[in-house]
Amino acid sequence: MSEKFTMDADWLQYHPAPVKPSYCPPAGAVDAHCHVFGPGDQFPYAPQRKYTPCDASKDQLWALREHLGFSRNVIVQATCHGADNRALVDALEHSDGRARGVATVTEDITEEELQALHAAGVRGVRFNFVKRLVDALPFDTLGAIADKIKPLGWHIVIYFESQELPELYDFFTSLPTTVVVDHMGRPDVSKPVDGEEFNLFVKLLTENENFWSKVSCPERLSQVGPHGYDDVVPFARRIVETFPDRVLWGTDWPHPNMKSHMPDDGELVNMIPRIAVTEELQRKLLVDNPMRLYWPEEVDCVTA
Ligand SMILES: O=C(O)c1cc(C(=O)O)oc(=O)c1
Repeated sequence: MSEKFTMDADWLQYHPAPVKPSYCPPAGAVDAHCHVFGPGDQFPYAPQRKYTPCDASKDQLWALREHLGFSRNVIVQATCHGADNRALVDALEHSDGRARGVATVTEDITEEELQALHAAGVRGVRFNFVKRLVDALPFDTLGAIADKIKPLGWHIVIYFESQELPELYDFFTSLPTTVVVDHMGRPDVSKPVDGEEFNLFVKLLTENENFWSKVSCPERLSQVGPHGYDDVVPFARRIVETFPDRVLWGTDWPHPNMKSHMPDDGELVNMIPRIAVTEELQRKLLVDNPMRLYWPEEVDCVTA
């Protein structure tokens, strides 16, 4: 008898019919931040989860990818599945090599478990510091995980809120791998784009060449939404233009924990030319950078 899961009463489902974007991504574009949820009767949600989502399957993710004009996905383990990566691995194994993954692991993961994840297409682990999502692990536990995954060439994806950056800064810069920040470290976009808070984030990437940032999730950050997200544009533009070779973009489908509104994924794609204002910046953001990080074996060194 499979466990029954009840979606949270206030859960907003992903947009049922996103528009066809007017912006046409370059060939080979990668949605570098998205998730799969369950289905819960096949891939149970974690007992320690802090939310119960709707199901959101790999087949729906592939359909969205085609609809938006993208070619590949990087699927990030969602916190509702904890360190049970079965739904992620299932999606990767049914992606015809067009999806890579970022897993969540515990300190006691074995070498053969890591090798199996690598074989499935996992290329990184996620450290989450957002208190409403997880009970963060101690730094020495995370450091032990970092040491375990470094030999595989994996990177670490970190998700934190900007007000936490001062206290997390030294731990972050101690990490021994490439580090990718989710959603620009969630800046408070009501503050100046050249103010102290965002300047600390820019300093993190300026002083640490191994740090990358996703310029995703304007819908989570904007205080003028739910359309246009104009207040987020200067922040994303600053990161794209300052670190053009170390940025990634993603839909964040199926948009966990959105409460104010549900974004139209097609409109999120239409925002790309507003934050990456030249074709070259768009190609780096959507193709060159994610390919170098997730499919390095396919990158022709001459053109890199
Ligand atoms: O802000 C969030 O609620 C959120 C949650 C998750 C997750 O639960 O994995 O991932 C994200 O990228 C964003």
